Amino acid sequence: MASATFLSTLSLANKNYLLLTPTHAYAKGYTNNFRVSNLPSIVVRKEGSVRSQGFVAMQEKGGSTLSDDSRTKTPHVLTVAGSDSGAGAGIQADLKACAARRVYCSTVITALTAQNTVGVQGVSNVPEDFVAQQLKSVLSDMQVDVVKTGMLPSVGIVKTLCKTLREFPVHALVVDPVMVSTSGDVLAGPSILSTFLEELLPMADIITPNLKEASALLNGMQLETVDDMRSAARLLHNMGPKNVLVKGGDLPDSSDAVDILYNGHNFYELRSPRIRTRNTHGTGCSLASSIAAEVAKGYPMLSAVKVAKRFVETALDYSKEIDIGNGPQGPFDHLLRLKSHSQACHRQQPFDPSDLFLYAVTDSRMNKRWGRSIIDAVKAAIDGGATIIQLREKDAETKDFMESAKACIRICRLHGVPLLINDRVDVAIACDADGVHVGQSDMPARVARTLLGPEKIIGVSCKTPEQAEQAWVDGADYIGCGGVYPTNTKENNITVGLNGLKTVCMASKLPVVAIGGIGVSNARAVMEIRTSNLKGVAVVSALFDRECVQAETRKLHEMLLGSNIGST
Ligand SMILES: Nc1ncnc2c1ncn2[C@@H]1O[C@H](COP(=O)(O)OP(=O)(O)O)[C@@H](O)[C@H]1O
Ligand SMILES: Cc1ncc(COP(=O)(O)O)c(N)n1
Ligand SMILES: [Mg+2]
Repeated sequence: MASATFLSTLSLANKNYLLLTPTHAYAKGYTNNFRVSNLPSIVVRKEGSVRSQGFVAMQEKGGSTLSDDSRTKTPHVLTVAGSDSGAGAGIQADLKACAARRVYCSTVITALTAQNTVGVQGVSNVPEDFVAQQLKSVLSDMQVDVVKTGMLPSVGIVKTLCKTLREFPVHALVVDPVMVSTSGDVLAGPSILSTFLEELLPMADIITPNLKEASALLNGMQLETVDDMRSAARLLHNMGPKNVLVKGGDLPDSSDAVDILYNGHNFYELRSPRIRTRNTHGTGCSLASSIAAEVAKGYPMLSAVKVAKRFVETALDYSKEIDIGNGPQGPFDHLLRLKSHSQACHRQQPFDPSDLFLYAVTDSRMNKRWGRSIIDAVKAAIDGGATIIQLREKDAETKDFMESAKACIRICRLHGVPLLINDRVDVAIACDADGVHVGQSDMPARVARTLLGPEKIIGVSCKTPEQAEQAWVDGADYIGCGGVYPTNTKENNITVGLNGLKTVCMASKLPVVAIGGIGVSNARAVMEIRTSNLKGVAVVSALFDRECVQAETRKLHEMLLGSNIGST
């Protein structure tokens, strides 16, 4: 058996099995419910698969093997931990970390804590048999790759977990030996130490104690330096886990956040700059969950730990300004999404189609020709009555574009005018613009919607009813239809004319803005097609290829008002 390799066969109980190496089996997603570390015995699973002496055996199906694509696999972490009502640590942190790291996370809750940024005000343990019931519900049904443990508040719960894991082996076990919260409150007392050491640690693929927890596991050993952390990692490794990560978040006088990883052969000193912030509640839980997430995706332990640490560091840096609770330790934002909503910084209203009324589209070449900055151009257009701005900077360097975009966004927000970016979804995200406008050969609107989220504005250039229908299906907010008239701003652009515009407007389920060669002289003819979803005109040259942008915009604005566009 020991010499068996991938595609050897094994007969057992009149059934044929294929033997795969654990790595191979895991890469194919076969090893859910199998523990790939070295279990000496053969475990027969109800699916008809066995796990034997370092190999995974898959039952042959009707003479043919399971194909690689027989099941697509979503990486899955099960966290067995306590609830934190303040949602900075515990189960809540685990769910957020796994979501941010893009793996599915199921939850077995071991205790409820009444907790906030000040500390832990109360703890209520979940009865042991109900922890067992939750474990069984998840593990008997779902394909869990990695179990991650946090707060395990009683000997009974630790024993229940170990017993269940023997019954339902998984690919890897990440143990965060949570004992004392950073606020100093006890989450698992010293009575569980011996069960931890004897039963759980030897099953673990990695344990992630902080300084206090490493010290508690090592009989009160003093840990004050990086060298002490190395010694602790070596001693803890002797207790059976495959890897030990001693975390140095609380290392005194350290300008770096230093963690030591030891795998029994090598030490790795993982350093990152210490982020100056009060919002570090839940860093330990989040780190362990992120390690579990990376392992569930199939990464080796060292890479998993490195990525997880970088994730925590990035999230802490992003969350420096977050202001939640009055205690000494606030939560951070795993999804890098929380913002402080102040009037000046954010557009408050959802997209309003009437914003398309006078749509000013900037052009870098025209600005250069007239010697004005993009910021001056935007200011002038807004002063003249533009109701929405699009930055269309085809030749700008990305860095310059971002800087101008940020400045323009500030101006637009002050005036309640939405600002969209042409084509560059990356720039729109980086600057937190109000949305993007994409052409038929740019990023598809559906992909842009996924990247930008549900509330940003997305516009799509369309020439035909089919394209208009696709824009609607893809989740766009409006379409731009043109060129209505010939224009110099686009080479080889097919002109759809007023008839083409009308056809698209009649077919479109989305509001429409007309574009292409439109100015004061012909805007009236455009408006006179009078379909209710034509909401305005988008203009480039007629505003920006002129000496006074503000005056030209005002003229067009007055003209449009006189013609009552979009009101029919
Ligand atoms: N201020 C910080 N800046 C950057 N990384 C930090 C900071 N505080 C903690 N970390 C990192 O967060 C992870 C959790 O560490 P730690 O806070 O020591 O654990 P615990 O939350 O269990 O006490 C470690 O990788 C540590 O290096
Ligand atoms: C329910 C629960 N579990 C774990 C922690 C540890 O938090 P930290 O990650 O800040 O050490 C906590 N405070 N509460
Ligand atoms: Mg901490």
